[in-house]
Amino acid sequence: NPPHNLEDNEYIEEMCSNVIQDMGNYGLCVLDNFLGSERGKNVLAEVLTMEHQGVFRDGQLVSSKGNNEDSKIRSDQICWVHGKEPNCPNIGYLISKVDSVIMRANKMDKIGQLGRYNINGRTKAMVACYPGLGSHYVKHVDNPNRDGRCITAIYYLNLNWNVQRSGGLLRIFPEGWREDKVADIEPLFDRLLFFWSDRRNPHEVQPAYNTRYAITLWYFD
Ligand SMILES: O=C(O)CNC(=O)c1n[nH]c2ccccc2c1=O
Ligand SMILES: [Fe+2]
Repeated sequence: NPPHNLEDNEYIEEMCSNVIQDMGNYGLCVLDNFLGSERGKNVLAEVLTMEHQGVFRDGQLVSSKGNNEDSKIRSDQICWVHGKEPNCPNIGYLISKVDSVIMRANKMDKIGQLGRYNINGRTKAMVACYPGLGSHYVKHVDNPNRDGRCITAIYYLNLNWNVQRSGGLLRIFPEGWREDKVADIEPLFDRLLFFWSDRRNPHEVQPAYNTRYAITLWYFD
């Protein structure tokens, strides 16, 4: 990769053409080393501080295996961040960079699917923590009923994550792919993922056995 510089327009433009191409071809796009290690670690530090301060709302209760066992575990714990809060400048920086890539790619794309949208807003950032212990998220569609969200953007924060050891794989079942084809996305540190939020992309978070952090933004059309 060229020296990593999100302040450099050329670098952003190159990234945008990747996003346009992959969203057009696959309906999803993975950008690795999005912020660079130092900035990524600053974002992680802010999330760990938030967790330490107990701002995460208790996650939904899910049964740990199938539905027969009555042992319930807490699943995704979340909290919403505007990004302008004084105690999380690095999360704010992340959000502004994801915004600039998405908005730029949306304008640049003249012929592809991304260009057909007019992205004009987004949710606040949802910081999610899966506490391990088999916490997971069942197969679902983020926006099944046209609520206006068109793109899901997820930034992962998990240093040295090993799916064989810790699970927590995101499995997407893209509509239109062959039955046996899925997209397995490891929740790796400093990885940014985009995918269409609607029924084209059912997905699940497989059981995680270590604490698993992610920051999600949903973009509106
Ligand atoms: O973390 C991931 O890799 C994917 N994550 C998801 O698909 C996902 N989707 N929808 C949610 C709604 C509320 C709280 C958490 C979530 C959530 O983690
Ligand atoms: Fe989801």
